[in-house]
Amino acid sequence: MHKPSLPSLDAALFLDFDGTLVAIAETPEAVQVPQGLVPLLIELHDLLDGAVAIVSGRPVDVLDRFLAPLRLPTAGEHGAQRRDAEGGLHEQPPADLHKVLEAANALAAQHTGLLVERKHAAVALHYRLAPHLEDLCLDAMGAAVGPDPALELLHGKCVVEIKPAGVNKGIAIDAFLKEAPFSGRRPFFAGDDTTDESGFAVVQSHGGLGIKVGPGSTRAEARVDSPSAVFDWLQQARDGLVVQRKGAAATSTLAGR
Ligand SMILES: O=P(O)(O)OC[C@H]1O[C@H](O[C@H]2O[C@H](CO)[C@@H](O)[C@H](O)[C@H]2O)[C@H](O)[C@@H](O)[C@@H]1O
Repeated sequence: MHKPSLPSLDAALFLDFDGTLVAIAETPEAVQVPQGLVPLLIELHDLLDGAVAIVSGRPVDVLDRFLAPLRLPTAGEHGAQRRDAEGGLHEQPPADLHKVLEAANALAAQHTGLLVERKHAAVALHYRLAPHLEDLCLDAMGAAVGPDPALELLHGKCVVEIKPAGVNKGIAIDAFLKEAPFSGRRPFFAGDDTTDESGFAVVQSHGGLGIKVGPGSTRAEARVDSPSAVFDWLQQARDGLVVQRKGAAATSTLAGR
């Protein structure tokens, strides 16, 4: 597997959040946004004429809070929410999560170290602080979903999530790629988890590049080691795009003479 190539001025960037832009932390609220990340994303957004989006399992409002004052086009909750480049919000009608929430809360009340994250259209049960409870969490959440066709279980990094069926990161990226300023551009998607695999498939089917962050089997064609390597790659991308912009401006000045 190779290192990722750098994007050209005709690229679109799709970026996962946890484990990609920020390092994994013990709890969802404990993540640290690296210094310099937000200004870097602002520069990339300008250089790519707005074609930079966040694609995450987190709710859109939570991502906005971590990345303030930046408000990028964003797919949240694995695509159940999507804010397009014009600021329009597309939301999946919420499924009935009562049973799932009750089961998650009951388990968290019985076992130290379990944490329930209630999102708008999903529920996540985190066991990072009690990894020995993985099977118990999977079984309990699987039983709470049962045969309900409206819900789907996702097994991420030390987390079992229940989200609406029929949404995933690949579908969200595909929707962005049908709209300005993303359409017609070569898409790159960087992500670290199994939930990012649908995104890798979609960008690669559009002639783009999937970038897996960290170890693990993947269909992505490129890999980097860590969120700090993603940060370095984004900096190199910014530097390369600045040079390309200057070259393009010089060419058009000459052509105008
Ligand atoms: O799609 P992502 O942006 O990668 O979001 C996936 C989930 O990330 C968060 O949980 C994960 O990160 C936490 C902080 O590092 C960590 O404590 C937890 O173990 C991870 O599973 C977030 O809380 C979830 O809502 C996201 O779906």
